[in-house]
Amino acid sequence: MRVDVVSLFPEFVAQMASHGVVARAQERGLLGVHGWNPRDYAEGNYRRVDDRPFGGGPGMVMLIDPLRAALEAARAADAAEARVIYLTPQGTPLTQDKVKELAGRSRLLLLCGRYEGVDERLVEAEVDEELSIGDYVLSGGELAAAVLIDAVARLQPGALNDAESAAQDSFEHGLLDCPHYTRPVEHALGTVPDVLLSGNHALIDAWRRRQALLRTWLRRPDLVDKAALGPEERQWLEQAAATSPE
Ligand SMILES: Nc1nonc1C(=O)NCC1CCCCC1
Repeated sequence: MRVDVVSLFPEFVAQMASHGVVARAQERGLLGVHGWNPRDYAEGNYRRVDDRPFGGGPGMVMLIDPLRAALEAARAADAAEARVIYLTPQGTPLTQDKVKELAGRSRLLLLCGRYEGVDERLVEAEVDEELSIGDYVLSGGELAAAVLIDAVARLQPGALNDAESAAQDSFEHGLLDCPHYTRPVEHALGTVPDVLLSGNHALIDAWRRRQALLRTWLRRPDLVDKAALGPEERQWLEQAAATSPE
């Protein structure tokens, strides 16, 4: 998978891509991350990339032409067609299902805005979809791009080792993760649930699944409705709800 990122701070994205799973995916040839700075395509002595908003108001808006030229340069760098994504609070909320869809594509082109945003005419002409990582405002789209890059990198076949892919699995069914424990068994902060020391992996898997279900039900009931629960799991939740102190 190739990911091109148009950003005034391409070194930001390159830096995040030089650590951990994303770096390993690149070393394994599973992923390539490339930065493009619109300032390199800006005209004039000051190489302007922004200007004042029509209609007045605070802040600046990113100019069309430097962004458009950077997008075109990124597109031209590879023959494969790219899905152009603008990271913005106005976008569709990013979910694991969307991450899975995007991880299956051969190319993504991520547009990172700064200041007050990007001239709407550029968005309408060049952007395939707008995505949001959450209902809050960052100072630029780069952190959101980094989140998306990390999430799709993990899903590239061969990117994760067995332990990491186990962590991935716990979210595959749309549930929150179960609790995790490691040495020592006895600690001032408490002990480890016996089942995890039993060596009975059928019991351990069942316990982990129930813990994930319980946590999801307690913390994110909205996810329970969407999760593909089996009849046994739905029955278990109903029992848990019936005995819940609330
Ligand atoms: N939240 C978000 N999810 O995705 N992106 C987000 C963001 O807060 N981005 C910063 C804004 C800043 C002004 C220009 C456009 C991007």
